[in-house]
Amino acid sequence: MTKQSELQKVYDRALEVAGLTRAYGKFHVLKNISWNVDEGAWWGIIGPNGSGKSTLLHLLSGVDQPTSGSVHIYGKKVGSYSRKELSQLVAVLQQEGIPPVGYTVREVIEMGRFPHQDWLGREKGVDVEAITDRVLARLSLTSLADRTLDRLSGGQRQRVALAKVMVQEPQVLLLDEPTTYLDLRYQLEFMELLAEWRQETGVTIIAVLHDLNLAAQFCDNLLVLKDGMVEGLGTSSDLLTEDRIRRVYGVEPVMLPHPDSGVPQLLLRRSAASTADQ
Ligand SMILES: Nc1ncnc2c1ncn2[C@@H]1O[C@H](COP(=O)(O)OP(=O)(O)OP(=O)(O)O)[C@@H](O)[C@H]1O
Repeated sequence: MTKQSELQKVYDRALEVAGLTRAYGKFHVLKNISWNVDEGAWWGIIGPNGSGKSTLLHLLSGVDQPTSGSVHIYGKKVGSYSRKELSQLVAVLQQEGIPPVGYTVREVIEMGRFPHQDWLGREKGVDVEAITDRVLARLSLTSLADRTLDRLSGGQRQRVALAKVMVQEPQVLLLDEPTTYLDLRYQLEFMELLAEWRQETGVTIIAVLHDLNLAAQFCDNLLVLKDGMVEGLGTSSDLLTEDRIRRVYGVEPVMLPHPDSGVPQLLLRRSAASTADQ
């Protein structure tokens, strides 16, 4: 990180999740999740619709509280951080990034510094304009700096959301299906930008991803959720097997090694009935 915190020097575990359960009434959405995330790692959370991925992310970010079990971030229970402390440490990027509000790109990106500022919007020794200019240039947003968000495409808005998070300089970044609304080129570009940023800063990334091929190419490790339980923890090569995909997603896959890296990539077989029709 550009700014190494005292916490980081003591803990090389960014997150520790122990016996985490979340129930709504009698319905247990997450059941006894235990999982550790080393500092600087990039984890993907994968699993079918309704398996509990977003719920898990909400518990990690502290916006929701567990029914039992705990989440520690850098050795301290997530609920015991103040809001400000937590937002200095953890950033969250949602599926739709930022809604198309009437603020300009520059204004929105500068808001990324709020967690570090006092109530008058001041921050000692930090030139917010210069940081923002750097990030604007880095994400090819300079020419759009004075445009309001309601006049950007979805892909551009997602880049602004990433820029805001970069300016925030968190130590942990949580992403919930960040590439859902992006076309192929922007999906890849978004993931590459994250990869570069992690390389430079050592930020820990936890991303809910539906695209298993992207997950296999970018994440060091995967957590597979099924029916609110951990179905597997490990590398894509260990976890993305035909048998597991069939069991977890109920589809008939073909797994092939990526020709560049060898990581597993997925093709789907149509059901026997539909191919027989042709
Ligand atoms: N506030 C709530 N009250 C009751 N049930 C809820 C609530 N929030 C989520 N659930 C249920 O918890 C389960 C897990 O939801 P969650 O959104 O975490 O799944 P997900 O894996 O992120 O799904 P998706 O891939 O569709 O986004 C679902 O069955 C959902 O209906």
